[in-house]
Amino acid sequence: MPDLLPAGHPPVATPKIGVLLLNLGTPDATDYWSVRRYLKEFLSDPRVIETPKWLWWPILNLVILSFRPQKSGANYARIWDKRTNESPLLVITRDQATSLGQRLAGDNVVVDYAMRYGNPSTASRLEALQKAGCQKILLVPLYPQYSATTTATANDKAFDALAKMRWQPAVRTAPAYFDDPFYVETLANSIRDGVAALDFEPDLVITSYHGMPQDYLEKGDPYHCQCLKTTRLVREKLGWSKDKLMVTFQSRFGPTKWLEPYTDETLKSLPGKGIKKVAILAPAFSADCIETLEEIAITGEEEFMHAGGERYAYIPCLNASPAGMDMIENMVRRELKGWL
Ligand SMILES: C=CC1=C(C)c2cc3[nH]c(cc4nc(cc5[nH]c(cc1n2)c(C)c5CCC(=O)O)C(CCC(=O)O)=C4C)c(C)c3C=C
Ligand SMILES: [Fe+2]
Ligand SMILES: [Fe+2]
Repeated sequence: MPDLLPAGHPPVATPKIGVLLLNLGTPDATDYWSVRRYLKEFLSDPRVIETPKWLWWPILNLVILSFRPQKSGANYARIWDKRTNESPLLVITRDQATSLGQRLAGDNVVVDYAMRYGNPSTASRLEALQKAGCQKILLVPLYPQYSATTTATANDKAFDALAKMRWQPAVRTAPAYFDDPFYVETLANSIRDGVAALDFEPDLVITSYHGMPQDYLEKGDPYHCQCLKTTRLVREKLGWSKDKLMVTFQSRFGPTKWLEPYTDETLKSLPGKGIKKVAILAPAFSADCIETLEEIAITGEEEFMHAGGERYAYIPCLNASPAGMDMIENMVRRELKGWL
């Protein structure tokens, strides 16, 4: 074919299908400036912070970005992947893309990954897929529960990049998978196996979801309901009673009211109610990251034990585990129907 192209004709790649895994993003390093750059991009997103720009700009630039990068950088340093000198979120998302790529290699599918904030940027990976000949691309925001603050802004960023392309690929977006039976079963199995592997019987298992300002729920963001539904479906799958599996919300940011009950306050209050052995997991995260490894696995344990708790265990995210990848592959193959 290439020798039939007239002089000056741009090269034409064999048509392929692209799958782009999208996650939130993470700093390139733990130093003040790397974390500041990441936080500035993240917290300047109007999908994440809805405070009017004239009010938010001085708060962000003069207050938050003066102090938070140092504090967050120290927290990132506690969980940094020493093997690759990268953030766990980046390492795990890349592993997921590699594994999915191997699983779909025979189907003329190219798999890549990109971040909403920081690197690798969504625009750069979409361009790479297009250059590789992907005329059809499936965007897969790796958030089981939809939120405008995560899923929608990931897709927005991709569509911003597509808006600049002359030859735009056909694009699909994968929906949130909070009630996908395969996801529910995989999560239930991870809890059952995670608990069975402990050397204690937890009084309670906590599903701790990333929080969100309460007024986003009131304005119509379905995230809260989808979190509750995931836990209900998992509880039904496990055949557990209501008092064995609880929902909390973590990672509160700023002075406004966020979704309740708060994970940290719950952990501090449980020992006083006689619940002294807990296991905890974070189903809103497809990959372990600062919010799970530092906030829940490390600080959560410190808070619980300090309040009189006796045993505490963190059950990891599905990550790039064989079961987690079976679930992602199942979802991606379903969303590629008609293209494969
Ligand atoms: C400020 C408001 C925030 C909203 C709303 C929010 C929603 C939200 N976030 C995730 C997933 C992740 N968040 C992560 C980090 C993180 N989140 C916020 C703030 C909001 N998140 C901040 C300021 C940070 C940075 C960390 C810090 O400085 O403490 C991450 C981890 C990134 C990493 O590098 O490891 C993820 C993943 C969801 C699912 C969600 C839904 C409502
Ligand atoms: Fe967050
Ligand atoms: Fe709700």
